[in-house]
Amino acid sequence: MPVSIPLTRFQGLDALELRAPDGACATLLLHGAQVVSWRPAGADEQLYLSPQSAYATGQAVRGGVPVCFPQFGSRGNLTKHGFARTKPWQLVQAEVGQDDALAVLKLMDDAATRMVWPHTFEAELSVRVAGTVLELELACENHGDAPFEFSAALHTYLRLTHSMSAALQGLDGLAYWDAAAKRSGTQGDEPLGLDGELDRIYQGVGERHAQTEGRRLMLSDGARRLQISQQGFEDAVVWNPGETLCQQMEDLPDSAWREFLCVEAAQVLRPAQLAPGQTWVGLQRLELA
Ligand SMILES: O=P(O)(O)OC[C@H]1O[C@@H](O)[C@H](O)[C@@H](O)[C@@H]1O
Repeated sequence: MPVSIPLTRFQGLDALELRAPDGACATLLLHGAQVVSWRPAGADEQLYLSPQSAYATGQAVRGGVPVCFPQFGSRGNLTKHGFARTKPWQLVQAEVGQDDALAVLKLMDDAATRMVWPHTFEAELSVRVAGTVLELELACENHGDAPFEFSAALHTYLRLTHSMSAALQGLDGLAYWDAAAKRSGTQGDEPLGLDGELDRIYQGVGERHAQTEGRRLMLSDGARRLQISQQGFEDAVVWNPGETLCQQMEDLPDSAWREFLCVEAAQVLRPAQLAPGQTWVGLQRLELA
């Protein structure tokens, strides 16, 4: 019989502590449905969370896994990355099963969202933790009687301990849009390292991962290997502010850019289209090798 998980508090906000029977653990805020910590069974923290983050209604938490929805970045008229990350989500389910811990949160349209985005929707984030795996699934259903489109991302901040030698593999051959350099390009065979500001949207990652023999993304950081895969989301965004931008960001310490790399499962270049009654689903899976 699954055992229900009670609400707890994290930095003054409602939170869920998901602890699987094998010790794997994740902390999830109801604010923004934001995962702020993930510790696989027998391993250290895998996510970066800024010690200078705000924790307040209407503000974004810096780190963990922000949910960007229904807009990515500033590609539209909404507030940057959409409103989902600064709103309270509702608890649907949170329980410890035989070999995992699972929580489901939902966000529905309300008067405030309809003012800026006139659509009737239900978004759900499911978080599952077990062993060395963290799975995040974002779903969105159109509850209205007209079609709408949206973009979305799971904006995962991966903690780095050896940033100067850290490398992300598995993007080779993919076309990207470099939002920092404002140009397009194609990734060569070399792994992607951290060398100043990085802000790229890679195309075709979801399709590559959908193939049976598909190559996953692999983050190497010291001896640590983290495998990253996605379904439903077509793009992957790789972001790091670099030194200059980082120093301008109030909610990050000046040197924090050396401590994380964001690898985001995203639906950006081709926004998702939803007819009335239709549901879109996207998943990001992280596994410590
Ligand atoms: O500071 P924010 O709103 O959390 O956004 C952080 C970054 O998020 C990334 O996903 C974007 O590609 C960047 O352009 C952006 O700067």
